[in-house]
Amino acid sequence: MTFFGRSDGGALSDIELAAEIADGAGRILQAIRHGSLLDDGVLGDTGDRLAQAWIARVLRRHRPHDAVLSEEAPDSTHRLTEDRVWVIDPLDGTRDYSAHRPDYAVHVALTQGGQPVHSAVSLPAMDRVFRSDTVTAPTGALTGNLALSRSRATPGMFRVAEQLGLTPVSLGSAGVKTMAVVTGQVDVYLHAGGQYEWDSCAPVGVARAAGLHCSRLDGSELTYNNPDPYLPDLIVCRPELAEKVLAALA
Ligand SMILES: Nc1ncnc2c1ncn2[C@@H]1O[C@H](COP(=O)(O)O)[C@@H](OP(=O)(O)O)[C@H]1O
Ligand SMILES: [Mg+2]
Repeated sequence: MTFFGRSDGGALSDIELAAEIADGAGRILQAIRHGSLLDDGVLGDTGDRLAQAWIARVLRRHRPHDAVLSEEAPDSTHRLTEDRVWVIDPLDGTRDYSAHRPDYAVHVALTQGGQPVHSAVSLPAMDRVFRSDTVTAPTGALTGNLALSRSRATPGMFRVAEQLGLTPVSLGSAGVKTMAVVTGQVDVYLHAGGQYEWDSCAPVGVARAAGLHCSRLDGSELTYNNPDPYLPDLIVCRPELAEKVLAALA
């Protein structure tokens, strides 16, 4: 297969492409928010559509034979018989993006066999791109903080935080919350009540590469490229806390 696109004439590897896409889409999203010319739903919708259009074109050019599952594109059963499937969220944290908040992300993962193998998450407002090939484990002391959805945390998740003696921190975007565990700003991210594969795939790919525990709330494995992409709950936490968190959720 021929890959195009690096200025030195070389082929982009899968992880380089994932990181370039996450970074590039993030720059587009930042530019769309330029000068507060757009707001609210119109801003979110514009961001979703333009980031999706650019990512789709880039993937078609650089990986024309790979399948794609994206929040913002029509789904097809074609991906179910493919091994290489990109799982994309062009704009995670749309509500927060629309409110001109910094907590939004772009998720780009290449899955094989239903698991993310190369993943990149950009946090455009923070000018950061996390990659599964370069991410490192959090090293600092535990903070006592637990990240929850800013707008959709369930009462049960607040109860679990209290039971664990952790302070809830409300943030937008699954990618932002997962990267907060990666950077050691919080110890745990919990989500219940609804999410889709694109919300967690690339963040989990990066978090696993950083040595973090990632699973469903019942401790079972997260799998991707399923016929129904609904994947409603998630734990990402420091590995030393996994047993305690799972026990609190049992
Ligand atoms: N109950 C629910 N049902 C479906 N999707 C949900 C959900 N709660 C959160 N999500 C999705 O998970 C992502 C992170 O949410 P949150 O910021 O609340 O943590 C958002 O993705 P999008 O912004 O890509 O739609 C949001 O739509
Ligand atoms: Mg999302």
